[in-house]
Amino acid sequence: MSPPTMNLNLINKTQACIQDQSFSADLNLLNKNKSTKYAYVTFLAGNGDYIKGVVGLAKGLRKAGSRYPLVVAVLADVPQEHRRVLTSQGCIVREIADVCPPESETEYAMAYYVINYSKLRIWEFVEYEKMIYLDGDIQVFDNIDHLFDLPNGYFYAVMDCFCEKTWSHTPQYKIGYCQQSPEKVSWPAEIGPKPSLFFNAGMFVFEPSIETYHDLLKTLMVTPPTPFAEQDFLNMYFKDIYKPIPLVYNLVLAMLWRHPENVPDLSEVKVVHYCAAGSKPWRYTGKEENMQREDIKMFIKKWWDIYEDKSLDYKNPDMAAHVTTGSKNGEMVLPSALPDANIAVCAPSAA
Ligand SMILES: O=c1ccn([C@@H]2O[C@H](COP(=O)(O)OP(=O)(O)O[C@H]3O[C@H](CO)[C@H](O)[C@H](O)[C@H]3O)[C@@H](O)[C@H]2O)c(=O)[nH]1
Ligand SMILES: O[C@H]1[C@H](O)[C@@H](O)[C@H](O)[C@@H](O)[C@H]1O
Ligand SMILES: [Mn+2]
Repeated sequence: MSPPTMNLNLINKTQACIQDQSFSADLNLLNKNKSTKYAYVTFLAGNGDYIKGVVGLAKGLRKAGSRYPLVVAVLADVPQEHRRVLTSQGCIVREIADVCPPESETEYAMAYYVINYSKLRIWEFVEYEKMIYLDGDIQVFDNIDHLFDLPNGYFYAVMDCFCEKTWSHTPQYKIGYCQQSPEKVSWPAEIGPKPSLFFNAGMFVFEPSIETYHDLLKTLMVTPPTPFAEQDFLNMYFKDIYKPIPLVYNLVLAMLWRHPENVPDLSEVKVVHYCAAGSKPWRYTGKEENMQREDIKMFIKKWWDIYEDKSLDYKNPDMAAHVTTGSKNGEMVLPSALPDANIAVCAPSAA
């Protein structure tokens, strides 16, 4: 075959291939593979009520039209029924082992923060190229998939605020300095260099990596635990590649009363972090300080609207049944507690 004929053949073959259905099927597969390299990830420990937060989050991501799955990293103490609820809500449940920090007398800002060191295991999820971590007490009100397109090689998160009582152990709190409004109280040179920017670890964009994972665990073993547990640790570990992103991607609720000057129009807020004392929607009583504010009540209602919306329950045509969540009184209904009649059976798909 002469070279020009060979080229012609090749061109014909390529054209035939483009017209061929199998080629577009291959393209679909390619796109599918592309979309499976990203995922959201959250963390769940124990048999308490944080599962409500995770179910709410799964539904919120669905409402926002997110294209990527939600992986839930669960500790061994998460009961089977809770795992089934998560799977029935379309989550990918992955069990992880505890990570224990070196022994110490550390007083955590909240006693349970020690379990959050286990979050470090998510660096092991290398089947995903990039992930967005979200706490279970976070809700996503708008699509944030575009954050996966941020350049690789950095750690992206929103800057925290140092003004709530949980920070009373820090020099920042003691002198009234906050990185959110550094001009209000300037950092006194005599107490040492100004601290690096500090992010809230309830939401961050990261790249799983086995190398980083091993190094994180190795470094942790020689790092004394501190009050904000893995949040302090991650801040220390990633300080050189940390890039702040706008606070619409993680509105720590205390910002509403601590730094109203930095809070954008609330309709622009994409992600809300219900971390202020008394603000977890599923425990909300309205009694704690600031909990009667109109903006707080609005965000609590928005969370419940998603949680109770049955149309946002996952509908998987491949599953015989899916479990609905939410009920009139707001109690989550667990499968074991459900009479059969309450389990909604999906019609098999036509395909
Ligand atoms: O009983 C629990 C407690 C916590 N969690 C999980 O752990 C996450 C972190 O706990 P909180 O949301 O209650 O913590 P805060 O948001 O108040 O604290 C901040 O500091 C913590 C320090 O450990 C973490 O870094 C956390 O991501 C950061 O936002 C929860 O969202 C949830 O996903 C559970 O599953 N069960
Ligand atoms: O990072 C912390 C944390 O999320 C606390 O729960 C909250 O009370 C603080 O205000 C915040 O800065
Ligand atoms: Mn949180």
